[in-house]
Amino acid sequence: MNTHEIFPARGLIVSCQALEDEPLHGGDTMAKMARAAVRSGAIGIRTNGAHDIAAIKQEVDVPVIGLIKRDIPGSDIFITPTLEEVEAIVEAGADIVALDVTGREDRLERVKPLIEYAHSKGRLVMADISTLEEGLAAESLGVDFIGTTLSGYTPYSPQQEEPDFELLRGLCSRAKVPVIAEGRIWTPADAARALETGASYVVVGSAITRPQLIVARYVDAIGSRLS
Ligand SMILES: CC(=O)N[C@H](C=O)[C@@H](O)[C@H](O)[C@H](O)COP(=O)(O)O
Repeated sequence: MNTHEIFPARGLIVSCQALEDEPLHGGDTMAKMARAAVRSGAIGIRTNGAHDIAAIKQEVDVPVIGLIKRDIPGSDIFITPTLEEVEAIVEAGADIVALDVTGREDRLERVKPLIEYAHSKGRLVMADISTLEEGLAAESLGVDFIGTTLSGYTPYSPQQEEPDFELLRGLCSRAKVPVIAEGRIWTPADAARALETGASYVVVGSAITRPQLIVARYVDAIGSRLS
């Protein structure tokens, strides 16, 4: 399976994630979110954890990008840090394995076996990166998709509230593999702009599937008008 076979067309991927400390964590909530997303036209789902990957694979018929977030003391690499998580993601049935391919902690030297393992099991790999250099390094390591996921979440990438359209533009003009716009895409207009900028796919998470963050934005917006 190559990148063009797995997603026959460009479009919207919905990230359905709720960590343990989030209100929607557990049960079949993320599978239901995924069903709602696909019913309305999402062409893929991104999700965290073996439980939700397996549940969503059962629930919907679109490709699933799986990751496992794991907090390792003393490390900032959080998205699919080791081979153990890649094995669990493959075992749970994800079609695409998402992992951190940033330049932190010698990750670029250490991540190749994780990519090779996923490929050996017939899965594609999405590199979550934070800068243009990391994206191009990820491409030379053989990943199948590059996502702007981690821009704003490494100390050396731009810390901003908006999506990183500049990074997206750079990647789209330089990379040969499909680029996925991800991170802080809050409006349909941002999603459309990401595709216009050249992204093959756009991942939207919190703006669709994290109600506690959506509510907080409304409460903030009306706050100054309440007195
Ligand atoms: C930085 C990090 O850990 N991002 C995670 C990656 O999977 C998720 O928590 C995000 O929700 C996802 O990237 C989608 O982004 P947004 O929720 O902003 O649409």
